[in-house]
Amino acid sequence: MSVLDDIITGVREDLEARQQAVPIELLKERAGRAPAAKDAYAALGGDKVSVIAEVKRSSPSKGALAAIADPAALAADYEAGGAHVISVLTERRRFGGTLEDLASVRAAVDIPILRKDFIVTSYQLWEARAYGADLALLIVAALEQNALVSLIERAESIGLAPLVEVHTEEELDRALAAGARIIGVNARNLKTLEVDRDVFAKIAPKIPDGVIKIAESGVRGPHDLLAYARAGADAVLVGESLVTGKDPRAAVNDLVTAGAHPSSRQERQS
Ligand SMILES: O=C(O)c1ccccc1NCC(=O)[C@H](O)[C@H](O)COP(=O)(O)O
Repeated sequence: MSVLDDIITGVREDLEARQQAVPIELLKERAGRAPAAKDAYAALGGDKVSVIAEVKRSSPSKGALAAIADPAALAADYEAGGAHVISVLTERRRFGGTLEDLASVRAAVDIPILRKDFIVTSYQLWEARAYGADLALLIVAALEQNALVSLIERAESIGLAPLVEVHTEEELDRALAAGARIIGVNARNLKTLEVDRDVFAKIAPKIPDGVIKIAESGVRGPHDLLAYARAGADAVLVGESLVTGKDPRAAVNDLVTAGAHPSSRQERQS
């Protein structure tokens, strides 16, 4: 069984328990009371290279990364450093995240928030909206095509921007056929956990103009952001290097500054 299959088996077990405990009608009511969704497309578009800063306690590849007792405080630091979007990992077993993390981050920041999880049902999309997310991750490798299409449609219908993640050209074809307008190319192969930063440069030229291109994983600092910018990234998603560094606010600010510099814009256009 691949790491991804193993994660999804656990996700489905946890999901079953939540579905027993909280009927979807309650989630829908809570979603109706949540603040209006923020404009993720505006946050990720424009001339600069946007920075998505992730709240990540642990991972299957590295184990424990950072204790993060107060995810809201970390997210507020990211926002103060200039982050354009916050990503909150809500998967419990392998990443140590919770929906409460999402709610507390929502209460602490004004920028859009991504629910980063292994979403396989529309129930999880309602959870995302109910707990304050503005975007939801959909991983092509985890979904049959019919499910991918219907989750993209459902996300959009409830005000969530779907960030559709791919790792291969075949997955990109499926994402585009399903109507994805924000595509994340993950340098990490979720089946082997190997990180290959060159994957973005191979896949990005095949993503049509007008679709937002996000480079996910493996960003250690501004030099990696600039390399992804050269390959056409509109945004980078960064977790490990921020949560393990000494000063997350300064580290985000260094990335944001590099992403706003005219050289990064020229590199993206050349
Ligand atoms: O991070 C992992 O080990 C991992 C393993 C299996 C599935 C997903 C995984 N990570 C999710 C992510 O894609 C990253 O958290 C995100 O792109 C940030 O990556 P990084 O900056 O390398 O922490």
